[in-house]
Amino acid sequence: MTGPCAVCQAGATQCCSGCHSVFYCSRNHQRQHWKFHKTRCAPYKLSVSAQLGYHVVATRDIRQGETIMKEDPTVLGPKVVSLPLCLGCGRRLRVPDGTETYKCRSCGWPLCGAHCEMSPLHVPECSLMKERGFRASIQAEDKKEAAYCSITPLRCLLLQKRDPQKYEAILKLQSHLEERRNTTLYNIFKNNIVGFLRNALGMTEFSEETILKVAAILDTNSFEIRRSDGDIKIRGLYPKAAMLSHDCKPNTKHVFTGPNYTLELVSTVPIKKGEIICVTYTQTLWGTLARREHLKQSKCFDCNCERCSDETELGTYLGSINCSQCKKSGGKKSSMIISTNPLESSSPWKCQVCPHTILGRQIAWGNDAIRQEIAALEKSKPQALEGFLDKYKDALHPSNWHMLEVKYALSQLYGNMQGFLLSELPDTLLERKINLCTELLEIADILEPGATRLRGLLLYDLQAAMAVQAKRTLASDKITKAAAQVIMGEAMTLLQQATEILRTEADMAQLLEDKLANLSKELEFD
Ligand SMILES: C[S@@+](CC[C@H](N)C(=O)[O-])C[C@H]1O[C@@H](n2cnc3c(N)ncnc32)[C@H](O)[C@@H]1O
Repeated sequence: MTGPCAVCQAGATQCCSGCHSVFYCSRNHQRQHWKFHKTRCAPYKLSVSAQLGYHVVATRDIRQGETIMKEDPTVLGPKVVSLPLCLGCGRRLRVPDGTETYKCRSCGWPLCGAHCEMSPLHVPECSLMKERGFRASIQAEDKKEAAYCSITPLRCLLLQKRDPQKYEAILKLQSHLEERRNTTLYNIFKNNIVGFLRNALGMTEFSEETILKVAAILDTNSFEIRRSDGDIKIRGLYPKAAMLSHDCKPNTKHVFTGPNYTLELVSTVPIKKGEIICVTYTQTLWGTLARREHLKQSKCFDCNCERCSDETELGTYLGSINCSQCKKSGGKKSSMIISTNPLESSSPWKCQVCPHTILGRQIAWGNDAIRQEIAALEKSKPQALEGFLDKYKDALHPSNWHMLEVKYALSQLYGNMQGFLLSELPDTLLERKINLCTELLEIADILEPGATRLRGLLLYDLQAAMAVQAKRTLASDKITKAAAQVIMGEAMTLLQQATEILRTEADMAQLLEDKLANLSKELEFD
């Protein structure tokens, strides 16, 4: 690799051994530049391989919890299908029945109010719509709306004139347009996005091909952003972070900070020099069949990572079901049915003990049916969730992903919901909460190891339940004060760990600081 020397611009072949992205013609110039470069030297470099394409590799050992990368979005905007949101600030628009939301006076799109008309996010598209004589007629109702699908592609295209460098950088990203072409979604995009931009807005300076390519680039590379102030998600394009490859057991997490949604990539485990720095593009608590199908459809690749290749999913048995034949014949209660080849979705599933075999597509149908059943459950009713677990306890492995989803929901209800607050929970349910959190933590430690949000939330819930249980058992003289203090001390340690993990999560940091102070007080026994 060659590049201009960072000091004198002469052609140079030596580069910084830390980030490999800055060149020097001599050691002298490197030494001279270090004062400036040391705060910018990134612990990673871009690499390329036949399997992953571009990806990111650590150029030195990275500690757990280190910020690896910070990047502002090139483009922010609504997802393909979105609940009504303000195009100025991205906030969810809630419209009480019989009322009308505020509409932008220039273009007619729903906004929070007049102050959002001048938002830098909205002004460029608004000026274009006004100039082309377009006025939106969208009713912001409380349901998902497809009209938003054109906004983020439009914002990308508008960069061609506003910031050509950024526009060119976007067009260089992976699109998978060939694989996406002629899919149902892209036929809909042809009508909706291309139709809106070329026909309604008259943007004929962009070909159908370019518009579809931009839509495909967004689908391949966008990060989903959950706004902390409401139940709405938007998407953002971060060209540097878009180079991160996927792994079903990631070694980083990313958070979005500040009003601009700066992406901050943080290592969740120590990463060794030379290792790939990766994120997950999907849900870590889904089974392999569902994760691989999601990755294939949304990101157009077959994941062959270590976890996907292992029929036991790293010993968690997340996709497994119990063998009904073994159970019938009074055999080992715990014999499991697992995939015979997890990298091939149609391959049969077989009992680890007896010859009982099930077709791959039957397992997939079963998963779909159970997902629908869970979707229809009344999530605020612990009885409904416990009923589900009871119904499937013989058929599904205890850590089957459907069971885990319901167990996680229960762990959040017990102790946090009106009527089930920690102080009101009967002893049996307090114990249940502790067991659920402990079981989920064991799985989290394997599949999402290290300082992840999931682990932080579970630790937080576990310590709170442990502290309450210790106080109760002390009050009823079931344990000594010394024993209670030991448990409270353990709870305190867990809370400190949870605080450390969740400190970077904008919506959790303050809550945790307060709880830490409260628990300190509770530790002072009379
Ligand atoms: C956000 S981009 C990442 C950058 C991309 N590798 C490139 O060369 O531009 C996502 C795409 O990278 C590829 N990719 C990422 N992780 C992968 C993995 N674990 N296995 C195979 N391909 C992967 C897929 O083509 C995917 O659609």
